[in-house]
Amino acid sequence: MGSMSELNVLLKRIPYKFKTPSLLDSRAFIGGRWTPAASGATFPVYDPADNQVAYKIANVSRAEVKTAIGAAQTASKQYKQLTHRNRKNLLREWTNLIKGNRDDLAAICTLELGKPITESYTTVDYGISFLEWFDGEIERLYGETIPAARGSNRIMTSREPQGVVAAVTPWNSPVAMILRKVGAAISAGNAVVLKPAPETPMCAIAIAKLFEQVDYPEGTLNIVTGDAAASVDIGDEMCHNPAVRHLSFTGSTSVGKFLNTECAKHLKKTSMELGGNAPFIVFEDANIEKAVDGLIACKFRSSGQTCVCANRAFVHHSIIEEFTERLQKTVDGLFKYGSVWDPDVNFGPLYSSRGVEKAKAHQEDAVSKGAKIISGGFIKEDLGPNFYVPTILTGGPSQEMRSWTQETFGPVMHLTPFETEEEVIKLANTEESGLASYFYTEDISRVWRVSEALETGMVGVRTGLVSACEQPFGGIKESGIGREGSKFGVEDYTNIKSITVGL
Ligand SMILES: NC(=O)c1ccc[n+]([C@@H]2O[C@H](COP(=O)([O-])OP(=O)(O)OC[C@H]3O[C@@H](n4cnc5c(N)ncnc54)[C@H](O)[C@@H]3O)[C@@H](O)[C@H]2O)c1
Ligand SMILES: O=CCCC(=O)O
Repeated sequence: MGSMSELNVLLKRIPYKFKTPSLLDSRAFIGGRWTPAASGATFPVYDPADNQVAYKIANVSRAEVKTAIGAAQTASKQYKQLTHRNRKNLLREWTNLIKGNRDDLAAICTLELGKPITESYTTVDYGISFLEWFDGEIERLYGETIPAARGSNRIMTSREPQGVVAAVTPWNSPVAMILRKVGAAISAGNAVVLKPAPETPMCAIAIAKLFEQVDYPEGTLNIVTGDAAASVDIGDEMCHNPAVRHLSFTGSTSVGKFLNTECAKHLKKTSMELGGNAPFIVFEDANIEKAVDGLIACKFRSSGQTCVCANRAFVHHSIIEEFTERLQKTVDGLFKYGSVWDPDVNFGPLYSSRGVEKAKAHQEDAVSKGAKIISGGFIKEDLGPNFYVPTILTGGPSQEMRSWTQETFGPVMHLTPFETEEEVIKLANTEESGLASYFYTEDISRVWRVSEALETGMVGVRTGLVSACEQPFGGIKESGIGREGSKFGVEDYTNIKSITVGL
């Protein structure tokens, strides 16, 4: 772990007493051993509440990633021999440890991501829900029997583990994004080398500390930590090391496209959970009160930092005045700001000054093109440099704004009026991303028509929240390849083998 003095500084800066302080570690986890970087290099993790360095983490090199992949390869051969029931029992033990350490995990999430503590509990519970779901799925990785055209033959299929899965995760929901991906890969019988985001490596480390307590073969889960520059080397090794059979990535579309192209050189399987630009449509027949609540939940949870957050909001011109008024009143009265450790606080800072810069740039761009701020539009400097408040804009040519083509990934939202269903579907589908979309209507035939017309992998109808462990999560177009969660999320980490037997 880091030096005692570094750990003491960390523990003093937060009003929380860890039940298991050993979950805080600065080392990578390779082949079942906790290891500092061979070079001794570290990188800083910042507390988004004040941009101060909270802790320093091992900055590993490519050679260490190679070792981790080798360890995973050895482990995967041993691990795949276990029965599905054995695997399920191991997963259950890990899940129970995570549940038992829920408070500490939520605290780490608040520390490194700046999530208000209540929201951190939600993301930890969301992560746990995936493990519980996979626990049920492990024993349902069924094969099939297929009638053969050549009458004397019989064909059956089975689902086999793929071997070594390399996983790369983002900062925005560090417990859930890791458990949704790593939990599925391990449930399917694979070993994993995980590279967490440089902003949030401590959640990954704590999760591995709990994994270590379960009797998995050494090397079944490896954590390689690195800063932005080291991440490029780590990614390169993951893409080109022949032992890696599947690269599973969650993050931006630009990085996903790059890694997918590298993996294609070796025909490696990839899972790509990429960026969104979700349209949120309120039709003239919608229940306005419910639509306002849905939009707020969709746009402002996690301070607007999820890939499925509404990015472009469309409201029918006949109700936009009433809708906007209600939205503004609700937003202005809903959020409590303050210390992220206060359980009553429900809106936190952005993850870093980079998040603030992007939200600010989108706001300034919209205003320069004629938009008006009707709520928010500023940073609560008294709380810290990253506390951007929920911001709503109206007016101006939406399609010319940066927030039309780019994911804001922050709490800034612009409302666009529309006239007809046909027009709004066209507008919603203009972008190359296709992750989530939402709409509110009370008309049942419109429910089907519009759901089918929207070009996204997920559609929320009369709800602003689609995320759930049982729901296939993922996008189409440039939002990705594959699905996470649900039965498909586990199947993605298996190979189908067909066996033909002659009579
Ligand atoms: N579809 C989904 O399920 C989903 C979920 C969460 C976030 N996201 C998307 O993620 C983005 C925000 O996250 P971000 O800013 O961390 O994204 P990012 O793409 O910058 O980083 C994601 C991860 O990739 C790593 N990375 C960057 N370059 C790399 C390289 N060359 N090789 C290997 N790893 C590399 C980063 O260190 C990080 O761990 C948004 O676009 C958001 O929509 C998508
Ligand atoms: O950021 C994207 C994932 C968050 C979620 O699963 O709801």
